[in-house]
Amino acid sequence: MNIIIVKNAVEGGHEGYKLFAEAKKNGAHVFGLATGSTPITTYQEIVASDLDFSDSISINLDEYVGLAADNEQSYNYFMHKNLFNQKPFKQSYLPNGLAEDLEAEAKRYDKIIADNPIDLQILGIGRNGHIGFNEPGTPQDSKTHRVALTQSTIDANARFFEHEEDVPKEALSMGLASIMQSKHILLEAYGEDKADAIKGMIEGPNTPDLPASILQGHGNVTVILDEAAASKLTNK
Ligand SMILES: N[C@@H]1[C@@H](O)[C@H](O)[C@@H](COP(=O)(O)O)O[C@@H]1O
Repeated sequence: MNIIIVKNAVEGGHEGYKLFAEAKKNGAHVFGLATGSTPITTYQEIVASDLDFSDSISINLDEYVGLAADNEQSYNYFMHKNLFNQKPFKQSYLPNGLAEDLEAEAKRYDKIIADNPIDLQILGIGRNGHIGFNEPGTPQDSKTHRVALTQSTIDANARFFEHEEDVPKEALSMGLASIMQSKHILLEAYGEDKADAIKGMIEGPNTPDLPASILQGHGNVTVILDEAAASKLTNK
């Protein structure tokens, strides 16, 4: 893994933006996108830049089950607010968390990923090492699937909701195998509460117990960390 340590999320956002710009220059056409607070500084730099995605495709990692696209807490809403409204893509895909048949929706999403191989995938990481919504224990050969969120993820997400009972308990997520198919993966992490997950991801064993550790088996991963997220690494 290529590890870049920066001072803060703003600097990290700039480094992340540079990877998007370089990928575009090299002909990348399909971008895998993530939500959460982590990628926001990268999206801000992209929005402020002259990069043009009107010929590109985006495929998001995940979506909550049960939230409509116009619900302010949905990932669909997040993506429009933080990126798509300012930088429209030719086509943007997100899982439909309102689909009546979630298994069929997962299959539909896998076909979209298979038809549009992802050139650059941006990721954040959960405190328990999840990527997308692939919680600990998720099989490493998983494709898009329905997920029961762990209590720690529900608690972490509660900060975005007015009432705790409004936090969705389920999601649809791209699987670990789908993420591993991306040609280049960029994972960003900021803050001390990510330090344990980052240590496990980079220095621990490759194990389903810490989903992000699967990235050790990918040949083209860039990790952008601030000093706090990197603070538990033995070998900097
Ligand atoms: N499904 C998302 C992940 O894609 C994200 O990486 C994680 C961390 O969020 P944050 O970046 O806000 O710490 O939150 C959610 O679980």
